[in-house]
Amino acid sequence: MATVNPPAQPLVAIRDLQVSFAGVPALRGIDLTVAPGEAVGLVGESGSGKSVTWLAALSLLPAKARVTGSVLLAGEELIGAPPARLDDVRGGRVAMIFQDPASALNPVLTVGRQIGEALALHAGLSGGALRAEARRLMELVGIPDAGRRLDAYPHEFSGGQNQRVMIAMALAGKPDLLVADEPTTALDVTIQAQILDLLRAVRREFGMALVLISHDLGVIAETCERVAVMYAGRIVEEAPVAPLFGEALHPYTRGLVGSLPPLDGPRRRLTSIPGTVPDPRHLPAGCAFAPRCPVASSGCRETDPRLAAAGEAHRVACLHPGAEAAVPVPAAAATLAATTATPAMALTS
Ligand SMILES: Nc1ncnc2c1ncn2[C@@H]1O[C@H](COP(=O)(O)OP(=O)(O)OP(=O)(O)O)[C@@H](O)[C@H]1O
Repeated sequence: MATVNPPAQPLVAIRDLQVSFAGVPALRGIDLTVAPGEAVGLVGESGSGKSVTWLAALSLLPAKARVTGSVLLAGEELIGAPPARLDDVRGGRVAMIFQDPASALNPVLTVGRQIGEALALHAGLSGGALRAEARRLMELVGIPDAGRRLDAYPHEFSGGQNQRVMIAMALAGKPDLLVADEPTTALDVTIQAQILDLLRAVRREFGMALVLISHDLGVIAETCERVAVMYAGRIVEEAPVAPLFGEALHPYTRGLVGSLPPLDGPRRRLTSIPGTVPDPRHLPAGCAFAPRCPVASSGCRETDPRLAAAGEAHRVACLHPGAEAAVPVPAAAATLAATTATPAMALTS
C-alpha cells in the first residue's frame, strides 16, 4: 500500500488575523502560510495591511491595536504569548528589517556594539567570540574593512551599508524567517539590486524563509517563489510567481501586472489602476475592490468574496476570477518571473 507523507508543518501559519485601530479595520481576516525556507512576497498598495500583518504577528503593534486570530510559529501560538517568549522569538527565530535602516539603528552606538547586542541576546556570545562573530557577520553582508568598521557609527555608513548592518543584526539570531519590509525602497536603484542580491545570498546560506514586503511586483518576482496580493486588509490572490504573472485571476492583480513595463519590445506608457483604495472607515458593501473593478457586477456590490482555491496552490477572492478586464495582462509580464531585471512599477495610492 502506498504511504502518504503528511504535509510538512508550515513555519508560519496565520489564520483569520484581524486588526483594528479604534474600531477602524486594518486587517480583515488574513490567512497565510510560509513553509520552511520559502520566499513569499507580499504586495499591495499603501495601506493595504502588508506591514500590519507582520507587526501583528510579532506583537509589535501599539497597545491600542485590537488583534484577534492565530499566528502559529512552528506550531506555537504567538498571539497572546507571554512577553518574555515574544522577546526570544523576535530577533531570534524571526527577524525583521525595515525600509529606513538609519531610524532603526541607534545613532549613538557603534554598529559593532549593536550587532554585538543582538549576538549576546540571541546567540549567547560574549568577549572575543562575540567580536569575532560580529566581524564575520559584517564580512558576510559585504561591509569592506569589517574589523575596523565595527567601531564606526551609523552616520558614517551609507544607506545601503546601514541596510547591510541591519541584515547582519537580523542574522545574529540565525532566524528561521526574515521579514523584510520594503528593504530597498529608500535606496537608489543600483544599491537596491545589491541589497536584493544580498538577501537572496543570505537566504541560501542560512536556509531561512523570507517574507518580502514590497510595492514593487518586479522586485518580488525576482526574489520570491510565491506571492500574496493584498487589498484593503485582505489577501485577494495568492499563487506561485509564474501563474501570478502569467495567469492572474483577480482584476486587481491583473491591473498590477498590467502596470509593469514590458522588459523587451518598445517602451509604452505605464497603466495604473484608476481610483483609490477605499477609506477603511467607510468600506463599500460587498467586494472592497468593486468600485474600481472593470468587471464588477451588481453581485460584487453585495457579496464579499473570500479566498477560494482556483488551481494548484492558487487562491483568489473574486466572483469573476479571470474575467476579461479592461487592463489586459500583457504577455511581456509573463516573462518577468524568469528574469533578473528590475522594472519600475506604477501604483496609484
Ligand atoms: N499605529 C497605527 N495606528 C492607526 N492605524 C494604523 C497604525 N498602523 C497602521 N495603521 C493603519 O492600518 C492600515 C494598514 O497599514 P499598513 O502600514 O499595514 O499598510 P501597508 O500595506 O504596509 O502600507 P505601506 O506600503 O504604505 O507601508 C492602514 O489603514 C494604516 O493607516
